[in-house]
Amino acid sequence: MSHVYKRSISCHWTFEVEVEGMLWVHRWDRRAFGRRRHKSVEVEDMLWVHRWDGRAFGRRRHKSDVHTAEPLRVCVTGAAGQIAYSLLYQLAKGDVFGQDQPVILILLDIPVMMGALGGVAMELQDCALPLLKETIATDDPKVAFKDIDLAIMVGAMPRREGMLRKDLLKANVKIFEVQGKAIDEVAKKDVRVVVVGNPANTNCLVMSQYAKTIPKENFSCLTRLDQNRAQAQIAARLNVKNTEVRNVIIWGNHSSTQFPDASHAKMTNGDSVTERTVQKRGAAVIAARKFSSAVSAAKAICDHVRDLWNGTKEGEWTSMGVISDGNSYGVPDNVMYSFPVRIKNRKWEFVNGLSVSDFARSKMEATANELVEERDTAFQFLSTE
Ligand SMILES: NC(=O)c1ccc[n+]([C@@H]2O[C@H](COP(=O)([O-])OP(=O)(O)OC[C@H]3O[C@@H](n4cnc5c(N)ncnc54)[C@H](O)[C@@H]3O)[C@@H](O)[C@H]2O)c1
Ligand SMILES: O=C(O)C[C@H](O)C(=O)O
Repeated sequence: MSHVYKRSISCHWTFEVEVEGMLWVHRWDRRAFGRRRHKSVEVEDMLWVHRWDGRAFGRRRHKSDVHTAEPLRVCVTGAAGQIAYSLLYQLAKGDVFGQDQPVILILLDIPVMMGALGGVAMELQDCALPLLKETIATDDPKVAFKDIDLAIMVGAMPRREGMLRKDLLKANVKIFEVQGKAIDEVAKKDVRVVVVGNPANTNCLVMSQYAKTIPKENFSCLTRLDQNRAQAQIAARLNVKNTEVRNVIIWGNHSSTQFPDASHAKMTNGDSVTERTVQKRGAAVIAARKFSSAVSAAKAICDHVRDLWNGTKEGEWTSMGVISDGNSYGVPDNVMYSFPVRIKNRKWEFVNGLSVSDFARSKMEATANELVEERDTAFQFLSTE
């Protein structure tokens, strides 16, 4: 049992007593009749808060409505766009960081989109989500990245029908130079950055290069959509549940040179997936919808960030684009290449020692060569400081 005497506001004295995990607060107020007592006690999943103040007042709150963790500050760029429209709700309702983790969402887009972005912010508010503590909409990267824990970089021009990812290079890498510098200036130094905007791998490299004081390992880019596509296609072919297929690998670039590798996947039989179906899936969705993938991209971002935050499961790995320095598969340094990684405490490590056939090796080299070429082209478009 512990007693704490406190002098509180003007003429109020409080007296706190802790008894077997319960906190009793007595208050004496010269101007009031009687005293007040509060006690909170957790029973199963309910938090009971009793208060007595002479008028028999009491209430009960569900534990899921009582969040004590500091809110995570999460910035989503391109927040008025179509991927963000599916993504923001999932982030705000606890699908990614868990039901005990409040979030502050910071939405960044360009000035002409501020009207539409205001509408997105209104809709988020209208969802009345218990975990969403605040929504901030801005067109200023320095406001958006201030003290953030996580940035999800969606904001970029999408590919249209007939365009290659390379066509996006010139338009998009500049964005990631500017935003890399801004995040370096104002974000927390242990911020995690997930790049989605295409060409995702090269944008991610550019951003990490310009955010000089943030470790390169804190940057990753999305190839989870390709992994999910491969996993779903294998499952359909084998007529098993999606969850029964694990450890499919995406090597290299998030482009048609990527190498989806099912040779280490755990499946009920040894069938492999036709790579071209995965490699060309983005283009197939664009041809059918006239817009690039959005719901599946948002879902893949959630999967990527959830693994980054909570770690990969025992015996499993996931694929993401990460800095290639120090890898054991012969991929050249200084490209953001998709590898199989294990994650713990928000840090990833390469899955080493997987066998690589001659066929796989040639595919892995081809996609590495494309990334080297993209990198060299990208830096020609950027400032040299
Ligand atoms: N890596 C992947 O798996 C994957 C999957 C799907 C789409 N993508 C890419 O994601 C990007 C976004 O796709 P979308 O469908 O949401 O596009 P969209 O056009 O619907 O939305 C993009 C948003 O980004 C905004 N934007 C542009 N420049 C910006 C800047 N400098 N700062 C902040 N915001 C900016 C635009 O105003 C727009 O609101 C595209 O580049 C697309 O190719 C990647
Ligand atoms: O392919 C695209 O341009 C969009 C996206 O990257 C996708 O894979 O669906």
